[in-house]
Amino acid sequence: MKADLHVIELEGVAKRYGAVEAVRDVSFGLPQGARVALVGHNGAGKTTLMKLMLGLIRPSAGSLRVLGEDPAAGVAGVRQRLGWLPENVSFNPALTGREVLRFFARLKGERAAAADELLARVGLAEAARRRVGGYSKGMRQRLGLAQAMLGHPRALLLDEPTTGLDPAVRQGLYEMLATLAGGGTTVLLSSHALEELEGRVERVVILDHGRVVADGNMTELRQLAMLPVRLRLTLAAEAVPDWVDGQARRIGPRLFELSCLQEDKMTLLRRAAGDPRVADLEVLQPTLDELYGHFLRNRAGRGE
Ligand SMILES: Nc1ncnc2c1ncn2[C@@H]1O[C@H](COP(=O)(O)OP(=O)(O)OP(=O)(O)O)[C@@H](O)[C@H]1O
Repeated sequence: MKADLHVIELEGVAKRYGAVEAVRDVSFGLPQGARVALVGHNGAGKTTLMKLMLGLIRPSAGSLRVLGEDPAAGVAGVRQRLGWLPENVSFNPALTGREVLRFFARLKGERAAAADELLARVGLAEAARRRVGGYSKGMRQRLGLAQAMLGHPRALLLDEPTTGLDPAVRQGLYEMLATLAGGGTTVLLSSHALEELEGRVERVVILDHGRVVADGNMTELRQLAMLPVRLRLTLAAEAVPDWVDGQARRIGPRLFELSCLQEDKMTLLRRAAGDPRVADLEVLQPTLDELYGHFLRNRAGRGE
């Protein structure tokens, strides 16, 4: 495969289930080593897109290329180089973690030792000989991730991998994904937990009713949305400067919040920084949740 080709490429992809248009006219490409999040409401089409990429279902229109091939053509080499963590991962509860992973290793033509190495990598070495039925949700999820990582996949598709995980386990998972992406694996994950994605992925694709409504990094999404920036000021004393009074919302005894357009931000910052009555200031950029809300409202406003 040439270096300039995307690992995964979608062109005008649609998927219908009877009257339901699960995916509509979706086009994007995922390069090698990219960390991308697919974000959308329940039923937005995230799982359907992943199943299309895995070749588990065929598109009603458009085309997909995964590692240069049509995923639905069933080319064994392609399937082997993809890792998938389904939304609801479940394993035989009577087997130990080690038995489960060794079983999947055999299916992928991997050595048993590779399964054991992966168990250690996801922090399950000590629990390897315990039955999966006694695993916590976080442990099952980590076992699922180890299963997805078997065979050194070129691309990892993770359907809501962090649902139900505590913050420490979640952080560990994102760190692992960063390492994998650094090694050239393309990582696509779907999520509802928008806030936790900040700083964890370099690109976000927002889906709404099967359609891509925004696609870019956080800076690009912020520029596209043109949402105001908020400036939080702490005053040194009770006296409120004229340029704050009437313009700002009081949120504490000496704490005020001002909103401004992105392009006016620097002027306001200079003014605040140059005024000795301002003891502290903080810039609050629109969060991913606010951006998401904006893009969905925009679509609703256009009557789509
Ligand atoms: N096998 C199927 N038969 C009929 N409709 C389906 C099928 N699979 C998915 N759909 C429909 O397609 C749409 C997209 O579903 P999908 O599971 O891709 O959404 P999702 O974004 O993954 O949602 P969630 O966040 O709830 O997991 C939904 O309206 C769903 O009901």
